[in-house]
Amino acid sequence: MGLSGISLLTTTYSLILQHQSLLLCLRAKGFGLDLKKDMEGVDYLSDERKKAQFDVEAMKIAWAGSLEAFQLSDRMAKLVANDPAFEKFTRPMLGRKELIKNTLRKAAHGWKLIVDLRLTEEEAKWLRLYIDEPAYTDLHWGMFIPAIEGQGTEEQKKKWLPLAKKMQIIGCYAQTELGHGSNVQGLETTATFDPQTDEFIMHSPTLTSSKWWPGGLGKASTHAVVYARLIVGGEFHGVHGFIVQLRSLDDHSPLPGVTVGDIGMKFGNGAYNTMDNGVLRFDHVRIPRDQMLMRVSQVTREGKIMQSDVPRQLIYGTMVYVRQTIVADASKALSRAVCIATRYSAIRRQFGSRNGGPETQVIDYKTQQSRLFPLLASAYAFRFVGEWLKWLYTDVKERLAANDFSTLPEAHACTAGLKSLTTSFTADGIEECRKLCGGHGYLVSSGLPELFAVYIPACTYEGDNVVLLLQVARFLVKTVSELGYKKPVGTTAYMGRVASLMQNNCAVQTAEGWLNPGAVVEAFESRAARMAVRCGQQLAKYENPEEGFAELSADLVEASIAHCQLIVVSKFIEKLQQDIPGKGVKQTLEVLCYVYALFLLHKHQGDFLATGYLTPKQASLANDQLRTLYSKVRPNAITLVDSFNYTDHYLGSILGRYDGNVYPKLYEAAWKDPLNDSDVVDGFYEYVQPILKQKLRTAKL
Ligand SMILES: CCCCCCCCCC/C=C\CCCC(=O)SCCNC(=O)CCNC(=O)[C@H](O)C(C)(C)COP(=O)(O)OP(=O)(O)OC[C@H]1O[C@@H](n2cnc3c(N)ncnc32)[C@H](O)[C@@H]1OP(=O)(O)O
Ligand SMILES: Cc1cc2nc3c(=O)[nH]c(=O)nc-3n(C[C@H](O)[C@H](O)[C@H](O)COP(=O)(O)OP(=O)(O)OC[C@H]3O[C@@H](n4cnc5c(N)ncnc54)[C@H](O)[C@@H]3O)c2cc1C
Repeated sequence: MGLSGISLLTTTYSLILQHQSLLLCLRAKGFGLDLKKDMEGVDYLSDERKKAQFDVEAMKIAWAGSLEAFQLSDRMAKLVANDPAFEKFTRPMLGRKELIKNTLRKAAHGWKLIVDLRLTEEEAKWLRLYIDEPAYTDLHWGMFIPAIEGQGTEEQKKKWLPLAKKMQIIGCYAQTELGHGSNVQGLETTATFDPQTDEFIMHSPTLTSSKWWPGGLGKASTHAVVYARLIVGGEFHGVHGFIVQLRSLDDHSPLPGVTVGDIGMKFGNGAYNTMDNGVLRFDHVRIPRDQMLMRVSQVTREGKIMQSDVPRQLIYGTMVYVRQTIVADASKALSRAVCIATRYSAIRRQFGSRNGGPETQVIDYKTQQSRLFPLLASAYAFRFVGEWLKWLYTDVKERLAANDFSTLPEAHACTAGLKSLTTSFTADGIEECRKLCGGHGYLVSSGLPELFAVYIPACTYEGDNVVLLLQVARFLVKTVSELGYKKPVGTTAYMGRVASLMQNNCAVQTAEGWLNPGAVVEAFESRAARMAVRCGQQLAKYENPEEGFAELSADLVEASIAHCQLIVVSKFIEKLQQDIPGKGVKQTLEVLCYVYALFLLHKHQGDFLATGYLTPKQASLANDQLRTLYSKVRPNAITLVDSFNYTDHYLGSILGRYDGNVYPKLYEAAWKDPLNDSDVVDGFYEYVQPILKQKLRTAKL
């Protein structure tokens, strides 16, 4: 094949696809073809992009939340993508020590950019996000600083926050222990007040009291907010946070009485192993009294405990904050996986060739659509519920600052429930995206294995997802039990209409009838209310409510999921009631909203049928409508994922490349693997050749 033959290959998209494998063969066999030259600059997804029925630039703004948010995020994404210091392709191949050093280097480079470019805190947050490498800085900015902000007195904030914000100290959040994580009141580390020296003595009395898991603790942190049992005058006064210095600010060595290190490798290559999750023990370490975070309770010089008006639950406030950010992160992780799987599904072809024509794009298979499009719709749903949750948290924070604690229980239930719902779904969704990409999805260069490995602990950290749903269940049971005399508000306001929600059944008669926000919301409200009330009725049969709660906990978890799904569906619908500019943007989002709701209705139809709200016929009509909706998503699929505005650097996936130039890049990447540095593998002469050359004496073989 001559050069003219090669240039011919670039003329049409389908021809190129057919000839790619041939080109690759030629190169492998030493024909010297320059694939880079032949394939680069071509947009293999351009035909897909032409199908868009909405204004992509406007959708990018809708996804980002505002023009300003879009511009800021876009600026930071490009800053990172264009800086070779943030290369991450080789990460999964690094050993642990190299990995951590590499992460420290990136964090230092990131900090230099933040200082040199005078980035705002918001810009810095996005910069860290796009660096896309879990690091001690996540915990320093994401938990250590918020813990001091939320639980410190004004004086404490004045002293510690400037040091932390200038990174003159590095902090982590040391709550979990070897023996207890979920049960915070079961923590064993002690902080005993010594009135003689006006100090607390931090101590780890048992092996199980060793702090275990805190990110950034293992190798980087100089300080920690340590959660410990406050003991004053020999009595236990609950678990509180204490600021404790762990390492020297000169040479970083552990201070006397402090034993600290890393807990070892975690799931996956690269992935979360860039984080130094640590172990920490105290042997009677003394800290000044004013290092107990004292917004909730104070210990005086004389050893008296003073309670402020602030509720004890505020000690858990940092978790409320972080759970809210984790919901926002779920939409990022899911949208990333969906972007990879959608683009690749449009490139990948299998079967269906007629008369030598191109095979079918796998995205056109209805089964592929029924697995992929609900994930795409969920990414948007989580984005909008995350936006709402941020608003809710900001509102609660302002109220707390003004000593109004009335909305804290709802904020706790919403953050706990939505954290659980979105992270569980996202973890499963990333794995589904891997399967949607067939064999190539299993390659590290697809970006999906590392994304999965990094993401799955989100189902556990910041509260195990089942434990958190049980918190929602307590909130729901309480709401139901108070219905007779207290009007439910906020996300449980629908319970105020419990009588009609229990009585009225679904009125939908046709598949089109499901394209009605009122019908959809009523279905989810009725299901959630009926499940919660049913649990309440069952619980009432037990003499001991705690025993009943434990016995019914699996049903209570289901009721909590129904309630949380209702929140996500309602917030998506509310979003669509706002003004959303751009040709076709609102209409396309409406389609996604119905996909999200009807997919859930189909998946959980057992609930809807068992509660008696739906008939089997109505459930079947919803499924008919869902199929029609998938056809409406299809032409917009690629541009809907383009609207996430992810750079190729952030996606970190050959399958998800913006230009769709998948096969040559996969091929190229394989040759970059260190294993291909030589033709004859290391170890051949020691371990393989002797086998090949052996003279077997046994008759059997
Ligand atoms: C690159 C960008 C980065 C962005 C940023 C961020 C950083 C991010 C991610 C980093 C990655 C990982 C970080 C992970 C960090 C961690 O994991 S930290 C450790 C987290 N640990 C947990 O979440 C423990 C889970 N357990 C609990 O939360 C509680 O103990 C539990 C809720 C289970 C309650 O246990 P109980 O013993 O039953 O409860 P009590 O303590 O007695 O309290 C009961 C009452 O308190 C109310 N409550 C409970 N929690 C809260 C809360 N958080 N806020 C408000 N109120 C709360 C509860 O409703 C009860 O109230 P009532 O008495 O009914 O009125
Ligand atoms: C990657 C990662 C990073 C972390 N970072 C930090 C950090 O920075 N700082 C920090 O302090 N901690 C951190 N943690 C710890 C984390 O917060 C805890 O692991 C988490 O809260 C779960 O607690 P656990 O490990 O005690 O789980 P367990 O409570 O032991 O859970 C084990 C099982 O028991 C079930 N279970 C527990 N209690 C109940 C119940 N009451 N009813 C029904 N089922 C129950 C759970 O559902 C689960 O299936 C991190 C953890 C991970 C994995």
